[in-house]
Amino acid sequence: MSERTPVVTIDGPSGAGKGTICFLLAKRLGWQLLDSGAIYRVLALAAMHHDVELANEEELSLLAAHLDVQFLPGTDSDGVKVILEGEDVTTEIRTQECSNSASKVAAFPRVREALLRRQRAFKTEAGLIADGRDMGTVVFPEAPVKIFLTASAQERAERRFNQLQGKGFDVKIGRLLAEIIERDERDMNRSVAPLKPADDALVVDTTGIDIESVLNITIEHIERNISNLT
Ligand SMILES: Nc1ncnc2c1ncn2[C@@H]1O[C@H](COP(=O)(O)OP(=O)(O)O)[C@@H](O)[C@H]1O
Ligand SMILES: Nc1ccn([C@@H]2O[C@H](COP(=O)(O)OP(=O)(O)O)[C@@H](O)[C@H]2O)c(=O)n1
Repeated sequence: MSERTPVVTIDGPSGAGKGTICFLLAKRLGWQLLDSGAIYRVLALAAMHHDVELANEEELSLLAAHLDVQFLPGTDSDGVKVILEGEDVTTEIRTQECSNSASKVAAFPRVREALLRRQRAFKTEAGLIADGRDMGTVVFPEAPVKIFLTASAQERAERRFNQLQGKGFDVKIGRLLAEIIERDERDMNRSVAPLKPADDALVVDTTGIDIESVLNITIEHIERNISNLT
């Protein structure tokens, strides 16, 4: 795979709009989509299924290296279809328990190391939109375009509340806000691959900006930096 294979990384905290924008960009450009968060979520779920302690880095890194998981293209911006050991866990990985557990297992260096190759294997000649926390800083540092989406914690909690309530989950805005802040802290302060914009990333604060406008901002930035887009 050539180093110049087009990769656009979109990093940022929970609820910033990464999954939505990445889905729309991948669809518009006909590129591959990597939802790296889904990988950490499905690892956390697999750990729970196999009674692996979320604090056991050794066992988690072994599980990560041999995870029997398939990611199939999603049909809407609700994200990829995830098959773990033959079972469709697409909805289960989006629970708050999975969100928090994913953030815990993601803090271990050897877990992250075990998942690097799997993430980089998503690169295709056509192009890759990579959604995560460290896509532009660690996984694809060579990417020609890096974007960091953020928004106020309050707005991200409101978005997540509407999203999960719409899926039938029984959620409370206060608890969601507290969990988002806790996860932000853990993701930003861990020793390995902390959540932060790459030095060469375009940072977009999406607070009060609708999806269409954010999409236009990202597309204009990509078009300015990658020629001959399909
Ligand atoms: N700019 C925006 N304005 C309002 N709602 C948004 C915006 N971007 C995303 N959303 C909505 O917020 C929720 C969370 O977005 P999502 O893309 O899942 O965020 P992330 O992947 O960063 O956690 C979704 O329901 C989505 O439709
Ligand atoms: N590249 C990534 C993606 C996710 N993660 C971890 O996995 C958790 C879930 O990621 P996600 O992107 O699915 O979460 P949301 O942003 O959708 O809430 C995050 O809170 C991070 O702790 C990570 O460490 N590195």
